[in-house]
Parts: sequence; C-alpha cells; structure tokens
Amino acid sequence: MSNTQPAITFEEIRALVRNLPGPDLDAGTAALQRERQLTKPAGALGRLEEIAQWMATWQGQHPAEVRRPRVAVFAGNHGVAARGVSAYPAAVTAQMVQNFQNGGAAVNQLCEVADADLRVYELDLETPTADFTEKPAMGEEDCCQAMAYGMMAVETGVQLLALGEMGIGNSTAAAALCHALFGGEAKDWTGRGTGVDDEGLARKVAAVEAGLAANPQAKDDPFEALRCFGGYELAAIAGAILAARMARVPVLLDGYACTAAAAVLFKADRRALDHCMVAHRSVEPGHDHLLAAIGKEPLLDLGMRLGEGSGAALAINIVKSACACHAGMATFADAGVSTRGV
Ligand SMILES: Cc1cc2ncn([C@H]3O[C@H](COP(=O)(O)O)[C@@H](O)[C@H]3O)c2cc1C
Ligand SMILES: O=C(O)c1cccnc1
Repeated sequence: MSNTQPAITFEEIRALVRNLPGPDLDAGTAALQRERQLTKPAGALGRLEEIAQWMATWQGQHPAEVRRPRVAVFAGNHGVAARGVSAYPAAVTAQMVQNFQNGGAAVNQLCEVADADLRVYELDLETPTADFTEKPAMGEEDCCQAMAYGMMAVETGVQLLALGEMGIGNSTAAAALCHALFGGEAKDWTGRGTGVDDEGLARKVAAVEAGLAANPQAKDDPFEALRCFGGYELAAIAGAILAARMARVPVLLDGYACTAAAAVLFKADRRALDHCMVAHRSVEPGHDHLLAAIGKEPLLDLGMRLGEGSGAALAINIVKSACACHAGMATFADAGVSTRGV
C-alpha cells in the first residue's frame, strides 16, 4: 500500500482486542424491561425483540436509535485472482467501484431503500496483494495500514454500520482465511463465488491448499492469517469492526467474505464480535460452516451470494424496524390494553 509509518501496529491491535469495551448491561436491561410492557403477547416479535435489546446493549443507550446507518464497502485486489479462481477478471473490482459511484449496483438500490449512507473505500486497486500461493499476501505494515483505513469508516454520528467488500478473487482469500482459522479441509471452505465451473472450483481448492502450504505460520495466529491471505479490503473490514466496538456502534456483517474477515477477531477473542450480527446466510457453502464456527445465526436467508454489502444493507431495514417497534409501541398501561389473563 504505502511506505509511510503505519498508523497502528499488530501489537497495538492485539492490545485493543484485549481491552474491548463490554456490553452496557443497564441499557440492555432497560430494553428488556420495556419489551415486557409493550402491547403484544410476550415474545411475539421474535428476533426483533432480541435485535432491539442488542442495539441498546451495544449502543449503550436506551432506546437505541438508527437515524444514521452507514454502509461501508471496502474494495481491494488480490494477487491470487491471476490463478483463474474467479469467473470474472480482476478489472471488475475497479469497474464495480465506478458502478457504485454512479449508483448502478445492487447495493446502491438497497441503500436507497434503507435510507443508508453508502461509502466506498478503495484500497490501492492498482496494486494487488501478493499471490498467497507463493508468499504472504501482505506485509505487516500494509495489513495494519489497511486495518487503520477501515477504522476511518467509523465517524461520529454513525449509529449502525453495515459492512461489505468488493474484490475479485476474495471468496478464495476468505476460504484460505477460514481454513487457517478453523481447520478442516480446503474443500469445506471453498465454493463457486461469482460462479466458477467445476474446473475453476478445482483451481480454487488447489489455491487454498497451496496457500496453507506456503504460509504454515498462518494457522498459529489470527492476525498472521489475515496478513497471509487477507486482501486489503478484508483487513479494512476487521479494522472497521474494532473501531465500531470502541465507538459503541453495532455492526451488520454481510456474507462469506465479510464474515471471514470478522472471524479473525473472533479467533483473537471470542467476545470480539458480540456487537456484530450477521445480516444474511450466503449461498456460498463455506458461510454455513463459518456461522457455526463463530456461533451466529444470520437474520435473513434469501439465497443471495453477491457480496458488496448487499445483505448487510438489506438487513438495516430489519434493525430499523426492530428499533421502531421497541421505541414507538405503546405499553399495556399507556394504551389501556388488558394484560395476560392466565
Ligand atoms: C459484476 C460483479 C459484481 C459484484 N459485486 C460483488 N461481487 C462479489 O464477487 C467477488 C467475489 O467472488 P470471486 O471470489 O468469485 O471473485 C467479490 O468482489 C464480491 O464482492 C461481484 C462480482 C461481480 C462479477
Ligand atoms: O457471500 C459472499 O460474501 C459472496 C459470495 C459470492 C461472491 N462474492 C461474495
């Protein structure tokens, strides 16, 4: 990326992870108490109730607010893309960034519907990471720089952060990352991404296996795994999640690639993703294994496999709806509705 001194080092990031702020239990309890008084049978709003409580707990305020949701999409290019692991050429990454800027992508429409502020962050698209089948994708400085860049997406006033990525080849990077973090076999983590054929899928599995063989140290440390396989956009997502935690901003994670980036933090500390929900279950088969590994149940399951923050942008509507019901509904006492008889 650049030759300047990184704004943060791995050591500082590790210290951040060791000292993450915890939940605001007072705000969470206030939400639970209000929930019990709202004019509906107990539990009848299902996960919307859990979402309202989660939002209060991690925003540290009750009732929680979603006036300013932000969708941050990070874009980066991958050296491994040269190995024929995507159905599309690497040039599509920059072309899609242009498309985002022109308002023509799926995520633009979904942000419009959700009334969300879409920000697209390019990470040196002319300079792909190294091919991880040969050596680590990034040096430590570049990885830290990308994480620091991701942190900048968390600005004052953002009340909910939805994260996404754009980077041709990144479903292969995500597979290698998950394989290093959680073990298993390369094929368990590798899917068709943008739609590779059987030969393309075999090339992807081979690239993941070669990646693990070329970077054996990636298995020993989650940040090392991020550096070896990451991709600038995946490192930026990990940085954004950390900054959001520090700033008390709840986070929606998108599909496979985005959740894989988040999983680095989970491996570093099992509580590190407590302020995150996974927006949807991607069709990419590795996502299911990954959700099981990090213990998260996604909000939506619509057969999507796009990336670019699309599922996260869509789920903003669910979070807004949960908070609107929680804050706006009348209580039994206020509305003069009889409480449960038996
Ligand atoms: C036109 C187009 C728009 C996209 N928007 C997101 N992705 C998605 O596809 C890529 C990952 O798949 P793979 O690993 O197979 O390259 C990522 O850039 C992801 O965000 C797109 C891909 C394409 C082709
Ligand atoms: O789930 C994802 O993030 C995904 C799936 C396919 C292609 N790109 C991204």
